[in-house]
Amino acid sequence: MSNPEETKGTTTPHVVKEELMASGNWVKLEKTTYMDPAGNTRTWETVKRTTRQKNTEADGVGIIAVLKRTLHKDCMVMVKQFRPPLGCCTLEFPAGLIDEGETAEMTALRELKEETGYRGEVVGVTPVTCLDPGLSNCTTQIVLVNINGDDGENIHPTQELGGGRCFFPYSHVAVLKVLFYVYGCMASGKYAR
Ligand SMILES: Nc1nc(=O)[nH]c2c1ncn2[C@H]1C[C@H](O)[C@@H](COP(=O)(O)OP(=O)(O)O)O1
Repeated sequence: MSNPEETKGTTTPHVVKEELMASGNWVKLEKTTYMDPAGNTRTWETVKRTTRQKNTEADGVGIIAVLKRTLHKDCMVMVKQFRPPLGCCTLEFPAGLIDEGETAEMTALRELKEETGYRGEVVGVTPVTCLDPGLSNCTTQIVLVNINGDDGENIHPTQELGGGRCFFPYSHVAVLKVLFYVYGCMASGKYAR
């Protein structure tokens, strides 16, 4: 039986070869040669992390942590930190790279503790997703975590990191407003290059 792709005169796109262009301690740049759907051989400049662990598809996790306290509105915990690639501080969901032998859930609880001092409980994990597939194969799993803010160890959380990071509990409404603002700007082309 003939391949329906072939009868349309198209090819299943695939990678032909990957050549190292530059490598650092954390990332590398490759020239990816691939066959496009029209059957043309083309190249792409690809960034990869060098730190991805065996037996995991994701490089890291992002953590959506909800702080739950009696007589308080639920809050989302965000981390403010200086990000060298951007040259400025960002407000982010806590995040981090998956270490050897860890699951996404283990990484999420470890990073949340390190970055915010809170001990959480995992309530959900997304499939693996790539946030910038036009640049990189870097992948993330979003882990949903609840924090019992009434628990004694979560009353006065202490970060275990230096590096100029600090965390903030934000109301869901404030976080959603920021997300809607950003998506609104993207949709209106304000951030288009
Ligand atoms: N792209 C990177 N360049 C670096 O020079 N260093 C990097 C990169 N990515 C990660 N790291 C370092 C920084 C930290 O010391 C470790 C662990 O990072 P992690 O805490 O897991 O992730 P972030 O929260 O996003 O910093 O890796």
